[in-house]
Amino acid sequence: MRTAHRVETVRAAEAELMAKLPEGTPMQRAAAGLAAACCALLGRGRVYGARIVVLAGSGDNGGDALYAGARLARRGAGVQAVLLGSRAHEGGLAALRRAGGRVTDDPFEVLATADLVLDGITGIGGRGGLRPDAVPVARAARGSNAFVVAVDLPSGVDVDTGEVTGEALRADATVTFGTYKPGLLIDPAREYAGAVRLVDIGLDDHLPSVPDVEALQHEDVARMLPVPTASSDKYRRGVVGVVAGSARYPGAAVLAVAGALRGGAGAVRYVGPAGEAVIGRFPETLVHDGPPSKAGRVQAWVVGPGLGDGPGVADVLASDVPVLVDADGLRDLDAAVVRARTAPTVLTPHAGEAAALLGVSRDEVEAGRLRAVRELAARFGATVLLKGSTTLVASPEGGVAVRANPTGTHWLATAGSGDVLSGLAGSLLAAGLHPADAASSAAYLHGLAARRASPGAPVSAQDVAATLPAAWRDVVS
Ligand SMILES: NC(=O)C1=CN([C@@H]2O[C@H](COP(=O)(O)OP(=O)(O)OC[C@H]3O[C@@H](n4cnc5c(N)ncnc54)[C@H](O)[C@@H]3O)[C@@H](O)[C@H]2O)[C@@H](O)CC1
Ligand SMILES: [K+]
Repeated sequence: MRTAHRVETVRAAEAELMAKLPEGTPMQRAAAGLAAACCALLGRGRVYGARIVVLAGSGDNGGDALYAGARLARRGAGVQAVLLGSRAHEGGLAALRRAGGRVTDDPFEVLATADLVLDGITGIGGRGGLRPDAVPVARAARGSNAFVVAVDLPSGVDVDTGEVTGEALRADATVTFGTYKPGLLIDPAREYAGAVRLVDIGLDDHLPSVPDVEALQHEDVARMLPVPTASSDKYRRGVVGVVAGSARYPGAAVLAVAGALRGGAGAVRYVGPAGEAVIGRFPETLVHDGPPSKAGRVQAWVVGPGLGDGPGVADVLASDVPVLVDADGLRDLDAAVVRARTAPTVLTPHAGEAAALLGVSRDEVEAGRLRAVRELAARFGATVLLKGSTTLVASPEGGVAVRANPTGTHWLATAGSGDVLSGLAGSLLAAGLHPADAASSAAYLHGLAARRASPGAPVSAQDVAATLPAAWRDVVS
C-alpha cells in the first residue's frame, strides 16, 4: 500500500521527529536520499562532469535541493544554483558553495545545457501555482533536454488535493520524503510527478496509522480477491444479481454481465428486458424478467447501467444484501433511502452524476474530487467510487483513508467501460468483499485490464472485460 498524508499531518510528524534529533538531521536525510536517487538516475559513471541545475526557492524545499546539489558537486558534478524568491536557505547555499557549486544569474543559459534539474522551488509550503518570477525559469527547465527531478513534489501543484490551478513544473521523477502526499497519488498532480520514489527520513513512527489517502498495490489486491476452496460451490461463492439494460440500451446489460462474470461470484443472475441479448452472448447467465425481489436469492445487486427509466432500483434498495448503484440508478437517488438500508450500499458516479447528487456543478466536482467523494460518502452513508482519471473510493465511516486508484488510463474513458466496472465490483461484493475493497480492487483490475488489453492505444469495453482474467492473474501471481 502506498500511503499519503496531508501537509498538516506531515508537519506535526516532522515536529516530533525534529524534537528528538540533532538540528538539521531530517533535512540531511532528505538531501542524502535525493542525491542518491539523482546518482541512480544519471547512471553509473555519469555523475562526474554532469551538468546539474538546482532551482531553489526560499524555503526548506530549496534547502533540500541545495544540500543535495552540494553532495553531487562533491562527486564531481558541475552544479549551478538558480535562486528564486526573496532569500535562499543559508546552510544549503553555504554547503553548495563549499563543495564548489555556483550561483548563476543567467538561469536560461545554464538550463540550455543541463543534464539534470532539481526542482526545489516549493514543497509542502507552496500555495497556488508558481509565482510569476518562477514561471519562465520552470518553462525553460521543462523545455530543455534535462531530466527534471522534483524535490518532495512538483512545484506548483496542490499537495493535499492533487489539483493544479496555476502553473506547475512537470517532472520526470519525484523524490518524496517520509510519506507520499495526496497530490502524488491523485491526478492531475500525479501526472506532474512522473515516477515517484519515497525516501525514508524516520517519519513513520510519528505518522498516524490511518493515512489520508492510500493507493493499492498488486499485493494488497491479491490479498482481497476471493479464492475458491475445495468446499466452494456456485452458491457459496456468491450470486450477483444484475438489474441493467433496456430496450434502448441492451448492450449495457451485456457489458455489466461481462464484468460480473469475471469478478469471482459463482453465478450471475440477470434481471431485466435484455435477457435475450445477455443469453446470446453469455449462456451461463441465469435470466429473469423481474421484478428483482422475485428473481431468487443473490448475495449482492448491481442496479443501473443502461436502465433508462426502467424499474428495479427501489426493489433492490429494499433488499437486505449489498447493493451497487450505477448510472441511471443514481438519478434522483434519495439519500434518506440509502442511509436507511441495513446492508452496505456502493455508489459509482462519474463527475456529472456526482454533481447532480450533490446539487453542484460538474466543474465544482472536477475541481475538488477528493472533497466531493468524501462529501457524497458522508451524505449517503455509502461507499462511493468516483470515476475519473484517478478513480477515488471513499467510505462512509469517518477515519478511513480515501483510496486513489493507481492503474487508470485515459483510454478507459470509453462507452460501456463503466458498465463492466459496476458488474465486476458487484461480483466482488457478492463474493463477500468489504464494500471499499470490492470497489477499489475492481477499479484496480479494470484499469490494469485496460492497459493490458491495449497498451497505449484505444480500448473497447468488451476488450477490458475479456482481459480481466489476465489482469487478475497478473495481480495474484
Ligand atoms: N520540516 C522538515 O522536517 C523537513 C522538511 N523538508 C523539506 O521542507 C519542505 C517544506 O519547507 P517549507 O515549509 O520551508 O516550505 P517550502 O520550501 O515548500 O516553500 C515555502 C517557501 O516558498 C514560497 N512560496 C510559497 N508558495 C509559492 C509559490 N506558489 N511560488 C513560489 N514560491 C512560493 C514561500 O514564500 C516560502 O518562502 C518540504 O517540502 C521538504 O522538501 C525536508 O527537508 C525533510 C525534513
Ligand atoms: K519541489
